[in-house]
Amino acid sequence: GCARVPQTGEPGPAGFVDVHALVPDLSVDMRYAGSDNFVGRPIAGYGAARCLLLRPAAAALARVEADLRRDGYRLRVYDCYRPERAVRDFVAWARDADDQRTRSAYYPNLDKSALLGDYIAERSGHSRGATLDVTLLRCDADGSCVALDMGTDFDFFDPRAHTDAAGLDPAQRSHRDRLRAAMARHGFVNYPLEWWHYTLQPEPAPERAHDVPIR
Ligand SMILES: C[C@@H](N)C(=O)N[C@H](C)C(=O)O
Ligand SMILES: [Zn+2]
Repeated sequence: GCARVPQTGEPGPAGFVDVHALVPDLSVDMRYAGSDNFVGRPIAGYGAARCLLLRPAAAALARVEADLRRDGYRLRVYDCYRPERAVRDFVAWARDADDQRTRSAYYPNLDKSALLGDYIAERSGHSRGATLDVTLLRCDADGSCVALDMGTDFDFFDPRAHTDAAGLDPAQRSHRDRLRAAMARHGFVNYPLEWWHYTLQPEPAPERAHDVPIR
């Protein structure tokens, strides 16, 4: 990528903000910074569990969160800016047919060779800073929240993860629809093969991918 080297103390590339600067109590569970993900270990480039986005995307996300809170819901984000080195880490994993350690949890119905392209991009919008992976929480008045049943877990690579998949129960269907409607109101478009994956459209910087590590 052609990312500028950030100045000392900046967490990511120029123009990026940590969403916590806009929503201090946003639920952030950065799966690729730890081992609870489809690779089963921390991913290259995730030196810190921070959700970084280009400012227009972070601001739009803050508006979605504000809307949802009025109705007793909140967002939980699983991935935001993804350095290109992390994408390369995913691609190398996807091409390694010998490593099937996470198959039963993440892709029990697909051959590993089918993941690249549909479920794991070789050039991901996440590296451009206006794409994120997100789910919905239901919260009561004292602020305690539970994650809603979306029909699959995050990063369950399967036709059942397709946003309009048949065979969901009515609650799962309505949770996916609620998330999609809340995101759409502020410009985020869903990726039809993954109910959790959203991109702000039009993208603020559609040509520019970054490889600056998150720290
Ligand atoms: C890997 C998954 N969380 C994801 O983001 N998939 C899309 C297709 C991507 O890699 O951009
Ligand atoms: Zn995604």
